[in-house]
Amino acid sequence: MTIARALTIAGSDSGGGAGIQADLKTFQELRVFGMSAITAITAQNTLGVLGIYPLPVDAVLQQIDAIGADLGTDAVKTGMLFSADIIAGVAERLRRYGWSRVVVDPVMIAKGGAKLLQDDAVRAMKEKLLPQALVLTPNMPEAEALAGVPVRTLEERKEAARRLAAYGVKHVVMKGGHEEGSDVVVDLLYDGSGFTEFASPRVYTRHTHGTGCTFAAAVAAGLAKGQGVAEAVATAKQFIGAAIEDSLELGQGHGPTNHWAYRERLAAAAMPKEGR
Ligand SMILES: Nc1ncnc2c1ncn2[C@@H]1O[C@H](COP(=O)(O)OP(=O)(O)O)[C@@H](O)[C@H]1O
Ligand SMILES: Cc1ncc(COP(=O)(O)OP(=O)(O)O)c(N)n1
Repeated sequence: MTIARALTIAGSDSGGGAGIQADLKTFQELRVFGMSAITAITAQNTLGVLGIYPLPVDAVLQQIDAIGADLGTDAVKTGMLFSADIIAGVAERLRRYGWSRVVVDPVMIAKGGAKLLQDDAVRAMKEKLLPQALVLTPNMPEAEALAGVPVRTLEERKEAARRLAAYGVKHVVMKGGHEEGSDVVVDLLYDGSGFTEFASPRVYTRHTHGTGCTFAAAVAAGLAKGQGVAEAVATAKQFIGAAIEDSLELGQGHGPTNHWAYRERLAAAAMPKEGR
């Protein structure tokens, strides 16, 4: 039996909704063997980020080398990378191991406003990491910061996607969670020549902590299983939609999403009607 494997290179969220924890839960739910290289420890809950403790670059790279030298991986997802030095090291390791199914979630700022990427690291991300991304998954503020243009209207989102592709990114998913005034959330996939829209009803909830991490991890899981990018994005959109809709209502602030909701829905749909 072939076992699909995925590696997440990201920060730890003690609250379990975002970061490494969200990624590993998502991999597991999608039947992908998950591995991790932790870049930073955050003390975090649904109310915000209380502390950030980056790991030394050598510690990050040694975790990656441990996997590269033994288990190998079918896909990589990057999340909170925190510094220019960590980005440079990660980019070098992606090249060294020839890992090409790479999803870059350009994590910059947590919902509560905490900076998860240092200001001087944005340039390193653009110049060193983006050229190696098979899929880049910016939210609207991240797309603005990376592309250097306003990203509000549909046409602005398309223009930003074209600019990001110019850095060497093969596919850009412009996520639409931050769009205001619409009952539909549209994620736009750009493949270097055209756009595909993935739309779903907007869920009106405050429990959206970790949506970006979970979505990108689900894309990486699909790629690890050999899916094409469009198929992996379509499944990821279903996965995050279920996770937001079937909310767990945990914590006093922005609660985590429900990582088992997608699997439970599939199981319910497969069950004979009288058994439900
Ligand atoms: N309120 C919502 N209802 C339904 N889907 C959402 C909602 N908010 C975000 N999503 C989905 O979750 C994913 C993450 O979106 P977004 O909020 O833009 O990114 P981030 O979490 O990185 O800020 C996307 O696939 C988006 O379509
Ligand atoms: C450790 C860590 N990594 C990433 C994030 C950001 O997660 P995201 O999915 O963008 O969700 P919000 O933080 O915006 O709710 C994080 N908070 N912590």
